[in-house]
Amino acid sequence: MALHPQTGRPHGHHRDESEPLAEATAQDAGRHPSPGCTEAPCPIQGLGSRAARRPQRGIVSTSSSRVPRPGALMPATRSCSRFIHCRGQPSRTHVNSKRPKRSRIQRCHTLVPDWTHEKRMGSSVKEGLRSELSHLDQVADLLEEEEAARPPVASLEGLLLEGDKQPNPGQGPFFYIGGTNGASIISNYCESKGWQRTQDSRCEDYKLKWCEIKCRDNYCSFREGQQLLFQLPNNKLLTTKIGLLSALREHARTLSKAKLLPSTQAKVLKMEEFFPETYRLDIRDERQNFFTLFDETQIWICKPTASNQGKGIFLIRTQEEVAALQAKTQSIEDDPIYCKMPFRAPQARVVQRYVQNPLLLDGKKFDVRSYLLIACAMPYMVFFGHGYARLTLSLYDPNSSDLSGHLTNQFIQKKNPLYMLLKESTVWSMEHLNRYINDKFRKTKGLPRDWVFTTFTKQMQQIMAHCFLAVKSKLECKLGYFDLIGCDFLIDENFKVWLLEMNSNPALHTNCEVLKEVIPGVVMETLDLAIETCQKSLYSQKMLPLLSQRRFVLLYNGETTDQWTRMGGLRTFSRPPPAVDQPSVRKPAPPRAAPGPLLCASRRSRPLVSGCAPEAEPEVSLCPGQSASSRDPAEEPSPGTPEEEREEDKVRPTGPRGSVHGDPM
Ligand SMILES: Nc1ncnc2c1ncn2[C@@H]1O[C@H](COP(=O)(O)OP(=O)(O)OP(=O)(O)O)[C@@H](O)[C@H]1O
Ligand SMILES: [Mg+2]
Ligand SMILES: [Mg+2]
Repeated sequence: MALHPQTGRPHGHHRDESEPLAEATAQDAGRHPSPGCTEAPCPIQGLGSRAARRPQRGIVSTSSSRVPRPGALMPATRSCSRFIHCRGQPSRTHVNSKRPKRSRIQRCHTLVPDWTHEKRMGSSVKEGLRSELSHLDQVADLLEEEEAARPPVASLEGLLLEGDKQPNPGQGPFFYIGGTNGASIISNYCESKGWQRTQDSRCEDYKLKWCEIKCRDNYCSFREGQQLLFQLPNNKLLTTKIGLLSALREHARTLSKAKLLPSTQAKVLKMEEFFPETYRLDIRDERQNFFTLFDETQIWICKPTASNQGKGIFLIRTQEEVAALQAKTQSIEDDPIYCKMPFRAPQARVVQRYVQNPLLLDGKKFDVRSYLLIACAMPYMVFFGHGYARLTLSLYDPNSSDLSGHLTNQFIQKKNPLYMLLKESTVWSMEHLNRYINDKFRKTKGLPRDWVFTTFTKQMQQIMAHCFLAVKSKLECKLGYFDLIGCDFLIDENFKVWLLEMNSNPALHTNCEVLKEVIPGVVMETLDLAIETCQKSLYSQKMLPLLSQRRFVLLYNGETTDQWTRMGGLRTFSRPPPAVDQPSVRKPAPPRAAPGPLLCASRRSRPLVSGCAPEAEPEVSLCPGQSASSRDPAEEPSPGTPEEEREEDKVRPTGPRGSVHGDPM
């Protein structure tokens, strides 16, 4: 729907337009205080104190007894082959059969791959690290016992151990990076572990694949339990505008039907409290509702469902603009070409109530980029991470028709001739934002001290957890999938927090000083956590403590919350009905028949869907042979699938110069 006069056909995909990546400084951005992250009811794991994150030796020793039997993993060459995890208690002899001990320090280095990145920290921090080191030392000791009982390296366990090896040219382990977003950081990380980069996008013998664009082949050839693959195949449930809207609506419906305890009810977020009122324009009744309710006292913002960087966005303020939008939408719907070839139709759009009174920083509009990390999908281990604030260059004027004062995206700001001169002022660290709000608003607005790291952080975490729970039962999961999702929040002048959207493939550029501080730490901890959680899942080790957890805060621990069942030697991951924030509605998962030998891994990994949004985008069947008829009967087809999402279904090359599907700011 090329609705905007200047934009023409909206972009389905876009190339990574940013300047070449600055050399990544392999420096952890440090540990940000998040005092507000601590108190949240299960399953939102408030992990405020380090003590809470790092259980004592006794607790860890429990996990040390949960190691797999030798030969437990039967590797599959294709995900559609039968893949068996045999898990069970080890025999005593396994636990006791110690191998000669390696250096404790070396072990710590192995478990915390970017330990050396912290060497530039101040001495007080070093003190803290020293005591943490000694704790890690104890943990490492216990883990060594586990290690002694493990089978030879044949899977993800090797991801950690192989970090110690000297590179063996041409023999791997290999990693593949598709695209340029964050490439040098990811590459440095992997090379520091002794892995070798392959440029062969079809290489199946990789340990890690990090692609900007999702490609069906990647998911079909994925070897569960042996590889790490960036992006959940159907993350569009969160990361397209229509996907997120549909998921939140469906979740709201489910919650409204659930019999919740009054105390639980009070804690459950309501969509309208954090998500600006939004309408889909690709559904006739819905857009009609919008056209009817529109009046000129309010501004609306119209966005394509799956574009980023502010592309194709425009504001709607007048009846004339609404009439033009109405006519354009109708003409697309009536166009015989699009009727015959709906895949040619422009991307579907939403209109969203424009937050007209944003909080301003020195007169400029801003939004906050934070991260939702799904480090492990089997079980879910989901984290929150701080990012940074993005400011416009020009002063905010709600009546201005210049979009650069309304859209805070870096991509839009880069178009300003003064950008190169003033770019450092367009990205603030969260500490800077916190100081500013303390200084300017704490007294006048009666805010608690460090509002950014207390109230605001907690609200972002609650909203993210709510969104995750909304799609949890529908995400396609396998052990080894992981995802980093960029979440954009707007604060209004009343300090109300709004979620604007979530993004796949978030921008990982480091073209500003603040980004150099923040981004490498985010990427490296993402990889550390993905490796550690996958390894622990594979070997039935307790997830906590997470030795590589630094800046990220655990939001959801599926190990303790979700239900695991083992059937016929096959570990399945069954999920209770949606909202785990309402214990009263949780039901045991229905019994499942033992899988037959032809069971497709992706089918096994398919969630047990208890009900699906009528508006939900149809899920992409990623496994050959899985016909549309095998879809859950509760799922209804979407009235329209946006262009970019259909693009995802195509088999596309993921060469190093692949275009960016996600959001490079
Ligand atoms: N409802 C809203 N009210 C006020 N401002 C908004 C609203 N929605 C979006 N914006 C502004 O427009 C910008 C772009 O919107 P949005 O992030 O939804 O689009 P995008 O094209 O996906 O951008 P991104 O590059 O962040 O992925 C936001 O960063 C924000 O500054
Ligand atoms: Mg976006
Ligand atoms: Mg955005």
